[in-house]
Amino acid sequence: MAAAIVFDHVLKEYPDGTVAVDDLSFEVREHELLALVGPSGCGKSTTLRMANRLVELTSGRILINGEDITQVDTVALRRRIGYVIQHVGLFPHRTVTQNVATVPQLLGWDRARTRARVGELLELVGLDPDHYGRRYPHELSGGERQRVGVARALAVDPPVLLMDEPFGAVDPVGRRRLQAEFRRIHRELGTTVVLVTHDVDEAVRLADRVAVLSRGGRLEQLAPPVSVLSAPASPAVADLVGSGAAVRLLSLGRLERADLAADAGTADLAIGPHLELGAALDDVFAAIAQAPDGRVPVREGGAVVGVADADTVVTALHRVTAAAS
Ligand SMILES: Nc1ncnc2c1ncn2[C@@H]1O[C@H](COP(=O)(O)OP(=O)(O)OP(=O)(O)O)[C@@H](O)[C@H]1O
Repeated sequence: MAAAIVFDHVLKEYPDGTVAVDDLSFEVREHELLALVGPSGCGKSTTLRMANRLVELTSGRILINGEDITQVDTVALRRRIGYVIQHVGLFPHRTVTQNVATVPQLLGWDRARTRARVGELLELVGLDPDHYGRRYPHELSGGERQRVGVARALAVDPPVLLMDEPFGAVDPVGRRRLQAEFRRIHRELGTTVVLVTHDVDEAVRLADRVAVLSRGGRLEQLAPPVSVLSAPASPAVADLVGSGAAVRLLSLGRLERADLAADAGTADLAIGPHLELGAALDDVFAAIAQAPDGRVPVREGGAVVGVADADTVVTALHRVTAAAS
């Protein structure tokens, strides 16, 4: 189950006169993971929080599956929308199991169904229910707490999941791992996800499409990650993706046969490190940087099909960016 979300000429003016979001219109497609990125104060959190009515919009409309959210009871609305924030807000005096069971219990699920669901969710986020279920939040690492937060938000299989800097408090290594796992979970469940982050790397790694906002909640660009990196629609987007854009593109592109050097040369193809067709371009880059002669054999299904060198990476980058523009 998933839902599309439509922001239709949405405006938010806070009581002090701050216009956080001005005339914002865009659609989050069913099943997609859309990242909202932009500089601090540009209105990302406000936009997200309007979708579950933690912030009430001033004018315009937000539709979830065609239904105007102002016409839905807020309690019922929030039960259908998972919400994960940076400091995850677990109940400190409730165990992991009890935290994850919060909404099922509110909905009156029986014990057996709740227990089964909690076990399934903890497995999904990579926590062994027998090991972690009876622990309290203070007995967990930051990354484990975030996992519990994700499990809790997914408890009743909400059609929409809103995430505000969900991995922000986790150290860089743990963060990478959580991102990768969350990507897998998203593929598995197909929930519509809106993710707020100020981290462009996180956005391009996780999102199907990236929405770049500038101050006042203005939409600068809404496009797949490769397009945002290789063809920024405005100076504000170029500024945000910055000089690291090419490096970020490397993590998105994959090695294809057409990228390989035409002449396999005299490299000893049988031994030593090699790459597979389809490898991520940043892995290709790392491999050729480490090879003494800057050339690495590439295999497909066990057979060597060519050699990757520095030109390979440049060719591949051009191909990836050309395809996106
Ligand atoms: N309750 C409030 N009252 C008045 N102004 C507010 C309120 N909440 C947010 N703002 C202002 O609205 C603007 C957008 O804030 P918002 O938190 O949505 O931005 P953000 O992009 O999520 O920022 P950050 O990345 O720093 O969290 C900012 O100028 C902020 O100061």
